Amino acid sequence: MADFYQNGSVTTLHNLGQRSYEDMEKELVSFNQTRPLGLLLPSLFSELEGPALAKIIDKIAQVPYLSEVVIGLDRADEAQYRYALEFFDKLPQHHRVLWNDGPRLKAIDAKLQALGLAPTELGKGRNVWYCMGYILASNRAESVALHDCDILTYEKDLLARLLYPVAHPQFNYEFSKGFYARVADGKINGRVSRLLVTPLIRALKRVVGPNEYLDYMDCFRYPLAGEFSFRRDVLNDLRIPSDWGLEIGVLSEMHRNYATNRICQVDIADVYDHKHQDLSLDNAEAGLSKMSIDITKAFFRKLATQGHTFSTETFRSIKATYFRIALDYVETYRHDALMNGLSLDIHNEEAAVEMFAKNIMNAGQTFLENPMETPFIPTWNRVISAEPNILNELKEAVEQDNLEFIPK
Ligand SMILES: O=C(O)[C@H](O)COP(=O)(O)O
Repeated sequence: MADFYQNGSVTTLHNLGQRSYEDMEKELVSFNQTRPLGLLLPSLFSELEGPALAKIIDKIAQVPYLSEVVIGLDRADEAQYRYALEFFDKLPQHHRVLWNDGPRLKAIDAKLQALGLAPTELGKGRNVWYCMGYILASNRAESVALHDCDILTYEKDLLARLLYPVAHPQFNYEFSKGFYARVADGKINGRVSRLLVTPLIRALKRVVGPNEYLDYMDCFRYPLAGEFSFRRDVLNDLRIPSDWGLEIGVLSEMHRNYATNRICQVDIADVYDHKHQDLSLDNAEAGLSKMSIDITKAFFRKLATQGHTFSTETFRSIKATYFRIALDYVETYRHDALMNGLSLDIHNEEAAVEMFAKNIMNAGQTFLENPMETPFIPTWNRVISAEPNILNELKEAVEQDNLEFIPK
């Protein structure tokens, strides 16, 4: 059972365990009349064959308050796109599958590429960005939730709780971030969030000094959650990073564009489990190692835009401070695990912390070598200003794909 503590400038909406899903669903059905609700699902074709997505879709098919479901499909050939259309056809709600690798969407990408306005890296950021463009184009949903397609513990109330803060007509939140405890199979997971992000934010606070942005980032109970929701107008001005800095980048953008009373976080699940990636201790280009470098760079870049200067010495101080704080947290998490009858492998935890510490220097070095490097995809506002008809073209391409390939 949760407490009702408020930690910092961002409102925390708890689950006080007093309300049935059915009751909340009824309200969401009525909200959908005034603020149409949508769902964005960034998916890899491989996830259609994984253990999570079929169950997720079965649950979403029972949801009566969604006006639109937009699925971004990555890494699919034509046969796989056809299969995906059938797979998602279980959804009774209005839905569209964006075939990102199909000739029509690739032609749009090439056109934007020529103008220097398209995402330069493949991945979730790019997929989400095109889906956001489609949501602007289709104009069917006013408030939208986004979640990953690898959630093994998916229940309908995750979606209901995720959408509620931006769906309620009397709430003024523009953006809501999900949080939960990533505990599964007797273990505490969420390695990057627990062992990199929170200790790094606290180390940065010590090294760079009092900083409103870092306090804001520190409010989030699960800053790397792939689950968030937003009002449609957020999309015009949102710059999405195309690398693993996506979640941190979106939180940073919200801080830049809105007052904190327009932002909240919400408890969306008692338990949460998903597909785990390798730590990749020996390969900085893969798994959680690459993720940790992208995230660390995202923090450095953001602080640089606030006028902070960095040198190799600063990065050394950040690394040393981080290392001490993170090791103290390993001990803290061990106690939490023991008290809850869970296991925590101290060796693995400390090996992760050592790798993250090394990657802080690595990220710092890359930043110093190329301070102007930015993984940000342009805002849709900018793209529309350069190519005023682009949203219509995107919508038309998706409709044509759908018409041509949908099973008759
Ligand atoms: O949120 C995180 O920390 C990363 O996505 C890794 O998560 P995991 O340890 O649960 O796989």
